[in-house]
Amino acid sequence: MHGDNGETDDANSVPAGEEQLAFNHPGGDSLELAELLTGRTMARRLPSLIRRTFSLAWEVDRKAVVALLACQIVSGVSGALGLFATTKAFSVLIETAHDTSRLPAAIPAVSLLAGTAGLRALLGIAIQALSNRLSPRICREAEYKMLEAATNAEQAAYDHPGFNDRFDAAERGVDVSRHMIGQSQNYISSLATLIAAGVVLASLYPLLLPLLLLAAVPQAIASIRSERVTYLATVATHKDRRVMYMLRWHLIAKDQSDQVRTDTLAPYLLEKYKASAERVEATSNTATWDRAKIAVLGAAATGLASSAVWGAVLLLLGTGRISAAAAGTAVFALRSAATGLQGLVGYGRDLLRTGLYLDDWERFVKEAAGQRLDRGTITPQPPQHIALRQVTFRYPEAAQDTLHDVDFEVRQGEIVAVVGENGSGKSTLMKLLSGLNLPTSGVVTWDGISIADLDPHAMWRHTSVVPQDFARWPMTARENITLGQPRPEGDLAVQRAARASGADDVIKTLRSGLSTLLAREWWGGVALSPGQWQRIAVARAAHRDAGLLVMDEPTSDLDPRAEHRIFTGLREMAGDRAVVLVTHNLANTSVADRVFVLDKGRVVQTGTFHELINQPGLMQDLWRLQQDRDAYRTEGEDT
Ligand SMILES: Nc1ncnc2c1ncn2[C@@H]1O[C@H](COP(=O)(O)OP(=O)(O)OP(=O)(O)O)[C@@H](O)[C@H]1O
Repeated sequence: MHGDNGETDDANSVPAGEEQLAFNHPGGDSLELAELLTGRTMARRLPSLIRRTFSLAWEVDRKAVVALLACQIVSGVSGALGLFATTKAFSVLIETAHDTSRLPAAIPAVSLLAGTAGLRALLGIAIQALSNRLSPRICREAEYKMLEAATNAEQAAYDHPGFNDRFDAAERGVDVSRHMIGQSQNYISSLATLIAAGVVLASLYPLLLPLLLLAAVPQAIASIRSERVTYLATVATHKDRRVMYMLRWHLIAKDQSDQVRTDTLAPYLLEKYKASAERVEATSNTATWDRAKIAVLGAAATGLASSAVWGAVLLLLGTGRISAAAAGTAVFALRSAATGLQGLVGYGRDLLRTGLYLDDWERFVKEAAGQRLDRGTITPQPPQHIALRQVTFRYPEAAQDTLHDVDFEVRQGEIVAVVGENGSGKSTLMKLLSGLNLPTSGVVTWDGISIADLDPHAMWRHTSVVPQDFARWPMTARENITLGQPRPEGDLAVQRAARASGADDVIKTLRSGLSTLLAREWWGGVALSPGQWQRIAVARAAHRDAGLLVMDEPTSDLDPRAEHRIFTGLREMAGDRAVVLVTHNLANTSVADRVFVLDKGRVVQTGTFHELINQPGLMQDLWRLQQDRDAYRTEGEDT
């Protein structure tokens, strides 16, 4: 298909060598599990899955678990008693077919039957209520653990291609965790029904028991195979489903909605979406057919096996090995056993599927996809001296180092600026200074202690960062500045920070001042312009009582007046902090005590602004280029 104007390339025709979006599935390990989706593994895994379900439930509500187990045991026993009572009543009825005077003999059995049926109905309601109480709590607990693991992962985790996929897989685990209790409980009650029926059959004629189990085999195999086909299809379509998810987001997200329209991009993106959707559909269709074939074969085999069982009952009756009453009882028990078996296989399969996703969740919770923060425990004081010594850094999976042998330092009360061309490694250096990333080699120290030995959370309490892409929290203006961590002076501190960044002018115009919600898209709050947001972000950093202040392009969206205000007030805002500043507007670096010039990941110059613009080198080159534009402008004004 082509776009409206006929000029859009077909998304399916990819030029040779063109890189394509590819996502790693959460580990070959899930695929391995699919390979292990066999009857034997199922039998081995199910008990441990049920144990796991109850231990998760135990963590959230012990009383409910005890009550649930008690109800299940009583329900199972009464189910078995009910079956015995049914068969007893049944045999009395058959034996007394021509002698009604013996009917009263059936009264105890019938009473027991009615009693157990009533009790089971009541217990069923109690079990349902307890499950409904437990399920959402299990799900919430699972989600809490997953979020806790995610926020305790290294920031670098997001640069590992597998991390997001593993997080997605864990989310699916959270989602299915709500079904665990129901599935476990249905599985257990099916097992109880089957055991009761098995005991009755074995007491009538022991050979019927293995025959019954034999009849169950084809159905079990078919169910497991069918589940395997489904799971493998899910794995096979994972990449395309992720691409579709991502494209859907790009097509409808507000941030790009203007460009999707003005760039007439929608047909091209939709074409890519369609190409992925078609591949998913093709795989799903194949899987549907495979499942249908398996179902037909399974049903035929089950039919044959059931005929053999019924034939055996008739044979036993015909040869006088069992009485008519026993045959009637056997028929009843067989029906009951069939229901139990069906449940056992069906719920067992559901539970196993849930278990596969739960494994993904558990792996993520245990190790945050191998990225759990695992650093030292030293609690630092506000840093007086931060240094990088011979630091080299390479992003995970990157082909080359981003920083090479960098030496850098900043002291309390100093303002240090970092400049360099795009991609020279300035933001990367900021991430190392603030401990978001650890160096690949070399060392970053806070007062002589390697940041790898510091408790990361304690360290970040002394860190204040304005990143290039700062967050716009859907909260009030006050919360956006305090970040839920107000200083003892309360709003006075907020207003002071707002004055330093120029955010006070923004707040003045807001309908409820600091209490205005800044989240128009979501909660009917107010929308700010990018520059107004940036003033709030700088106020946030000024407000934070942190020894290290890192500002990465803090004035990129600001008008000249606002930018001027921030840089002239920077020394005052800095107070006794160590300040590191990244900026492309080189004139702004005149406020700094020292300037570091980065080129392709190396520090190529250091000195004051005036020293650097007056000596040959990259800084002077960049400065001249900037002045060149100013000269053009001045020339334009003169003419
Ligand atoms: N998450 C990442 N994973 C892999 N490589 C990255 C990542 N972030 C940055 N890089 C690479 O590191 C290099 C330096 O990026 P960095 O963002 O530090 O540059 P910068 O100097 O801040 O650039 P700019 O002036 O454009 O902000 C770039 O070549 C970039 O491709």
